Amino acid sequence: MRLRCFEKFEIEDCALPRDLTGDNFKTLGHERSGTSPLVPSDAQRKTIYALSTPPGKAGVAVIRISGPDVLDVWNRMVKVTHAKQSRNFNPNPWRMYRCNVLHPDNKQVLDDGLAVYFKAPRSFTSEDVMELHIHSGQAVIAAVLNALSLLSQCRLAEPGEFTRRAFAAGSLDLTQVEGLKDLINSETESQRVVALSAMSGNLRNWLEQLRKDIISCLSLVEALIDFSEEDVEEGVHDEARTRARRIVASIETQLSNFHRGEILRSGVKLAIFGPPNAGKSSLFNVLAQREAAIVTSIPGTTRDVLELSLDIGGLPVIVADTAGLRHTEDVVEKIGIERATEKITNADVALCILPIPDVYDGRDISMPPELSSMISRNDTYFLFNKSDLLQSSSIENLEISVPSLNASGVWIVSLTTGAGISKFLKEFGHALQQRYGLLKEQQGGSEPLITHARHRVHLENARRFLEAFIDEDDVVLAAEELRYAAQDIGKITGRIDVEDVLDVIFRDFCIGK
Ligand SMILES: Nc1nc2c(ncn2[C@@H]2O[C@H](COP(=O)(O)OP(=O)(O)OP(=O)(O)O)[C@@H](O)[C@H]2O)c(=O)[nH]1
Ligand SMILES: [K+]
Ligand SMILES: [Mg+2]
Repeated sequence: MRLRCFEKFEIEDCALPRDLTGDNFKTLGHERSGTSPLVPSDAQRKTIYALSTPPGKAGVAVIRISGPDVLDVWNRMVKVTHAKQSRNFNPNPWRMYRCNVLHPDNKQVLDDGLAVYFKAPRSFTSEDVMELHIHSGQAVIAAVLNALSLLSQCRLAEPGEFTRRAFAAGSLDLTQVEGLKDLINSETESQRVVALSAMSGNLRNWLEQLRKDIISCLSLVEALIDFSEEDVEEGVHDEARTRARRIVASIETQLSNFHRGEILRSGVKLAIFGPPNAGKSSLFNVLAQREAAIVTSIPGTTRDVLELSLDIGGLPVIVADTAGLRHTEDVVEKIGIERATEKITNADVALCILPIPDVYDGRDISMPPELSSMISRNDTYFLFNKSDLLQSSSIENLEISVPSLNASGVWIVSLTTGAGISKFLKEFGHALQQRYGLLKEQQGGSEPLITHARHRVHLENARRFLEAFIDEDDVVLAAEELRYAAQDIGKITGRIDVEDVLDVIFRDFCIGK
């Protein structure tokens, strides 16, 4: 099992605007296309530019420019090497040119680089796009960005504005935008697979098919409303109900995968807990592969929650070291214990560390009473630590007593001598993989997988409306339920167009005789 510890980093320039991130997505459930708050007015549709690579010393930096005036920018700032000098050079799209990047006014050479032109609509934003590949040095980047700022038709892009334009043009839906954001933020292999799957449109395709199915159901019911009963074949309402049940089943399968998808995206939350001096911080340091937490022989050393991100065989795991649980009058320690309790309660997985000399008398295991409420969770793993302080015959006895704990997993180790540690790391990593890793069918990245809370919320709403539809005998009210269901699906992708209901009416059945 590969175990890697990494520090978090962020590329600022790739961050999406606030209203396109996380929970704020909820507010984007606009009802109709065309009224989207994300579609900028013509006045805003300026040509935008930004540095698309992280600022810093490197071989290459990429400056991306998008909008109606891209060719203009090209002609003022790009001088293709070996091309005949002409007033207006028309670059072949999707071809790299070696060039000098020029100051637009005084034509001073700013850098020797490459330029490529992507012709609308076959570009990331669906607009005309060009990229300048220049040397990644502070002064070079500053000079080129400054030159661009001198062009009246250009302005610096807002964070995420290129993606926003791609969304507005319909080339990405919201699930793909989220996928792209998650891909940029992904730190482990499984995060990459899940994000790439969303970005490629797997979820979008599944949702669009789901919406089509609901609408075809609706078209059956609309026929019952629009035409008198004699004109419509018998059993149409039942047929619509049967279809609705199939759709509900499909939604349910996805919902049952939500927890896994969510965790794969955001990381398994693992809390290390136990009595004071159990060796919690010692274990934390073993996982971090550095002295991340203070370890002393004084019980109550750790107060604040410490966290670190781990990569366990591709699975992102966020490990928390917590204060030892015990009764105390110390004000600071009390706060630490409150924080610890909250962390443990909200964790996906709890790992309880027990110091063998304190909890095992050679015959029986006795749990400290402060731990009992935490241990009652069914996803607690146990690590008996300090095996070096026991005689080997007692360890054998302990091994025999351990199954009575009825835990998800139990290991006996010594963090001081290292005995049992590699076995523990291997088996514990494996257990987490089994529980939270990508399922076999998801490993290829072609399965749709819902990964954000807002996906779940709208799918649950849609399921509720579909169930109400199945139970409703009044066709007019029943049709309403289907419309609401379709709308909730549309809110996930960010594309809603209720009008397309009309087009499919009658397509699936014959009317009258
Ligand atoms: N003999 C022995 N001592 C250990 C072992 N693991 C940790 N210790 C010692 O136990 C003491 C407490 O270790 P910590 O890692 O600080 O324990 P903790 O659970 O984080 O303690 P608090 O933060 O105070 O709750 C230290 O002196 C460690 O060196 C072990 O396997 N064997
Ligand atoms: K300690
Ligand atoms: Mg500690």
